[in-house]
Amino acid sequence: MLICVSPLSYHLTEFVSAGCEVKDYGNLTFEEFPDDEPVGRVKNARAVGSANQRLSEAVKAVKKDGHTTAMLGGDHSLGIGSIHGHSAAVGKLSVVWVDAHSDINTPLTSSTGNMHGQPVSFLLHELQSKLPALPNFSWLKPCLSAKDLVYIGLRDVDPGEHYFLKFLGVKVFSMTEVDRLGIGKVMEETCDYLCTRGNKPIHLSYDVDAIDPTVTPATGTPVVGGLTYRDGIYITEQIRHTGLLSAVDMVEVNPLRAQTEEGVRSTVSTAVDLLLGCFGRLREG
Ligand SMILES: N[C@](CCCC[B-](O)(O)O)(CCN1CCC(O)CC1)C(=O)O
Ligand SMILES: [Mn+2]
Ligand SMILES: [Mn+2]
Ligand SMILES: [Mn+2]
Repeated sequence: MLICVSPLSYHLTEFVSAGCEVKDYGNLTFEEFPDDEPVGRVKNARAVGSANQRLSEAVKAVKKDGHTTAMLGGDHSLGIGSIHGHSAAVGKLSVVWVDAHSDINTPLTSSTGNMHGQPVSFLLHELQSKLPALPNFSWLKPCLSAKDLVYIGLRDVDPGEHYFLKFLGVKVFSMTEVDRLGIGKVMEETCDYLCTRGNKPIHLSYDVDAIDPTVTPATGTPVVGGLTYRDGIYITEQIRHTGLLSAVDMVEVNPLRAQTEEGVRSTVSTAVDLLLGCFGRLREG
């Protein structure tokens, strides 16, 4: 298990008592860039590029040790380094991105310049020509094909992102599909789709804002109409059941964004329960 700076790392004992063999690789420290001026509209590019290079090296090392990595964020821009490092260790992989947002803006389509809304574009082979050069990103090479990406939980997609998703034919189960099909059918179709794509190692990148903000309010970009707690857990149980789970990110837990202590508690305990589902805890006992 690999820990970034996260309030979740204080719950490692729950994984041990759930029967997991846990190796804590500790918190990663990242270089500070006090004068990280925007590059175009992109904010904190130097810090994000440097941190993700460090994270990629760390995830690759943990994978080479033979572990399933759990990267505890931090914001979703960390998906860049986590997925890049995972791919450096295992080669081709599939990504299941559970999120209210598709995080596939490029620096040119992003309206906020926030890099947590852009990680997927930096990873996709098909969008490389759309990316400007950024400082501290020269190490990054694309490692994901659009057809090996599945989204679950989308409900706040920007126009540029929607264009990319349609143009690239990315598999999307938005909240509309979750409502229409039910989470059981969504996961059946997700797993069938991944099976037709050759059963590659799965990288599950889980943004806690995929879950409804009444359950996980301690996050930076909450969006109403999210997954129930039960839906969220069911997703992890079914991905675990494939036997292909090779790395998981649990990101966007931010205690500073909750209005109450109960909001922090609910968010952190939900994130811990989601991770326990990834590592084999079953609600049946
Ligand atoms: N797509 C957003 C949100 C990204 C969320 C990242 B996360 O990791 O949490 O999934 C939002 C852009 N949106 C544009 C319209 C505005 O009215 C509100 C913000 C962006 O900033 O790019
Ligand atoms: Mn996200
Ligand atoms: Mn999100
Ligand atoms: Mn967010």
